[in-house]
Amino acid sequence: MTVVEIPGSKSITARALFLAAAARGTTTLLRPLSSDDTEGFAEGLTRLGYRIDRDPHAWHVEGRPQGPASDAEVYCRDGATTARFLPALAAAGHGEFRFDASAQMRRRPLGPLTEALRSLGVDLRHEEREGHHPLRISARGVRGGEVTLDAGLSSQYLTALLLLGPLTREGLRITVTDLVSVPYVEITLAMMRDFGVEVKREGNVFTVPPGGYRATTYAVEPDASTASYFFAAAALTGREVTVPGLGAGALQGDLRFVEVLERMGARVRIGTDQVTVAGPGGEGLSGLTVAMRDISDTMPTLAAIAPFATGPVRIEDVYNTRVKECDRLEACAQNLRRLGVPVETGRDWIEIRPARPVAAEIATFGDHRIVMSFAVTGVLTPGLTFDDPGCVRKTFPGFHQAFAEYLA
Ligand SMILES: O=C(O)C1=C[C@@H](OP(=O)(O)O)[C@@H](O)[C@H](O)C1
Ligand SMILES: C=C(OP(=O)(O)O)C(=O)O
Repeated sequence: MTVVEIPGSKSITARALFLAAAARGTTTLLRPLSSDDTEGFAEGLTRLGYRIDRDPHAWHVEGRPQGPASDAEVYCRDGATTARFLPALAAAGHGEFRFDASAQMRRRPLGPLTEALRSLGVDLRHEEREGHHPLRISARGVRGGEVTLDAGLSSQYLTALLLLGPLTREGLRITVTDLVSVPYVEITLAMMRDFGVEVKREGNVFTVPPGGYRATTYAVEPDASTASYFFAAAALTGREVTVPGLGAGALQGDLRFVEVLERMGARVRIGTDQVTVAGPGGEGLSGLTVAMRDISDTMPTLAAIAPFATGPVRIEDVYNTRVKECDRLEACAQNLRRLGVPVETGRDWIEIRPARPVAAEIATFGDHRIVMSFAVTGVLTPGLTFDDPGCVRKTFPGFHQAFAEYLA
């Protein structure tokens, strides 16, 4: 049995940084993730005037409940949490704020969030393409009130508005017309509670009270999406792996990926504070049809082990994976074909047929998850290489070393 320590959750670190910055008092974050996305988030906060002190195991964030108060330029890198949450924080402050992002992030949609902010009276202008970075905000606080949001492309729009809610003068009443990635909203609500704010949810209406957040000490869970590569490799090779720090009470929906592996034939034990997956090995994995709307960051993980299953693997309801770091449905299909695996795709699905992959170079499209997923395929495909293995820096800079040590 191998025990693997997984670095902190990107999503929880980003939310914790936002909440800590917006809170009254100084917050201590234990075991935050240090990766390009979260470093970019912390850098963004620093540019907005917040103070973050670090020691080896914790980050200490001084809250400023009144919001950012002097003009700033923020570069969001590739991080959609940074690119979508920080403009909401800036809107609550006072000053002229400019946000820009990498070419990859500039392509990703932002329109439903910026439309919602405008409808709340925020003076916001897209500099180049409507609904995309770069953007400018002339902020003078947000009064609050009613807002309608379509979060069918990304739940991050809703998380941004929920996080903003307590910083408005009257609170927010958000009516959501469509929503993907629901478990990420549940993470947001649970963490807002930890920082002293209770959101009322009635069906598709979220009511957020005004009044601000309270600083706390917050321990970040290991990243469940990152853990999926280690679980999938166990399922594929017949090993047993235990990940501590993720158990029955974990916040992250992506931990449910182990249920997909269980349906394929892996043995799964979810303890109070750890998860163990033991694989049947390649020959013992069965095919399945699975809807992954709630846990779509693990779609590439499943696609990458799918060829080894004894029957077809069909993944449905994952349209929004087309607007992530790359078009992940096409990237998975293209790379599986390079490996000689028969694949079909539709608007929101992919179907992969059993085949023994042959070595090829994987086109990464600058997407960390394409690298980490196909690294799992590589365990049983000698000679598989990547055109840009380093793009794992977005969420797990030490991935290649950690994965090699795990397999050794
Ligand atoms: O809120 C978050 O932290 C995230 C929400 C999800 O995005 P979508 O809601 O765009 O699917 C997920 O894919 C992303 O990695 C992180
Ligand atoms: C989609 C992802 O990231 P984000 O949307 O936060 O950039 C991801 O990490 O898979």
